[in-house]
Amino acid sequence: MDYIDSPAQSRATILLMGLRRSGKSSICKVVFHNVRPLDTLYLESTTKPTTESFKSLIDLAVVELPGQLNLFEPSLYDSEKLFSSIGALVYVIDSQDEYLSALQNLAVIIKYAVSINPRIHIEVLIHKIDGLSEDFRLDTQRDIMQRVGDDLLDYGLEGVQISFYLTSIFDHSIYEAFSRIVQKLIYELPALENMLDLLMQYSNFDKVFLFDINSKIYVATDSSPVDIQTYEVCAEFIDVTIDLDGLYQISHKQKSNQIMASETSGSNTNMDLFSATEPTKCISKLQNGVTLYLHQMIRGLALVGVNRLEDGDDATSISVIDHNVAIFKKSLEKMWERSKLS
Ligand SMILES: Nc1nc2c(ncn2[C@@H]2O[C@H](COP(=O)(O)OP(=O)(O)OP(=O)(O)O)[C@@H](O)[C@H]2O)c(=O)[nH]1
Repeated sequence: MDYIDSPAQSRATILLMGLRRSGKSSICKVVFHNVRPLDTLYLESTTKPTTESFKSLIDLAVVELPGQLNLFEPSLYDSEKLFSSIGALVYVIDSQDEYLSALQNLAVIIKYAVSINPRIHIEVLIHKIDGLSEDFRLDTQRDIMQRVGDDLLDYGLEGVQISFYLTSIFDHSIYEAFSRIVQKLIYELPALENMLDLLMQYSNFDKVFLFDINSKIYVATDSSPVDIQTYEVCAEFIDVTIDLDGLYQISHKQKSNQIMASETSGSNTNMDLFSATEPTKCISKLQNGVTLYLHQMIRGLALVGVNRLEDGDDATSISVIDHNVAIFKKSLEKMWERSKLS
């Protein structure tokens, strides 16, 4: 297999912007720090630009600019330098509030951003949709897309690509949105998708995700469409695995003297201790015949697959899957070895 040489693509920055109280800090806390959504209710307003770094498949920096900031406040940060270095601009709009001023602010920012960095990805979160009815969500999205389009036309910026997402911290929509945004910053994504397609084909998976264990963002998946229920089941399976064997401490605090692998079947749970060199693995067969398969990968990632094994054939199928997953992991290691920054 040929691996792609990626030019310094092991690092990317996401800039999070939006008016005051639109939900920027809450999004960061919930997605990247596992804070429960209700615990964000009384967050203090952010007053200074903040930057946080996360290690995943790519090294990610999330910069949050407080909503109260005058956009181009020269004393606080060098906006030209910042905008020229970011991969994606994520703009958060509070859909439960009057949003016309947010849209004006967004148009000004887009105009500036594309003038500095024409390759920037512009991502708009129509946020807090938990407070809107199904119908009203779609009406709001349509209205916002229309208005943003009109504003950009006024600025002579009709060719600018913008992606819109309906999000809430109270369900999986925020993870889905961030997954798609982060994937746009992964240069190797097409190669990864191909590898996952092959894995799926040879292992009879119905769906496979490459998850960032800490955030539950999926950094890649096979090319079949994502259905949110399957995503939810797989993300929850990571939590179950963490509860079962302390995977979290081991992979993120890097105290890995001992790694456990667990296999669950129906209501029976077997836990086996593996040596430190063994990756964590967890298999669970659900009552409805679906098997969930998790295997720890490199860089805080886990491969999670869903499959329907034929009865009586479990042992053979699992060993085939194990074999194919081991090959996938080796390819991933090689790919990332090649794309490391020098
Ligand atoms: N209903 C609902 N409330 C949310 C959601 N996301 C955030 N909030 C609430 O919105 C309020 C403001 O959130 P923050 O995260 O502090 O907003 P911010 O954009 O960081 O605000 P500044 O720091 O002032 O710029 C908090 O009370 C959150 O609990 C959501 O998806 N739905």
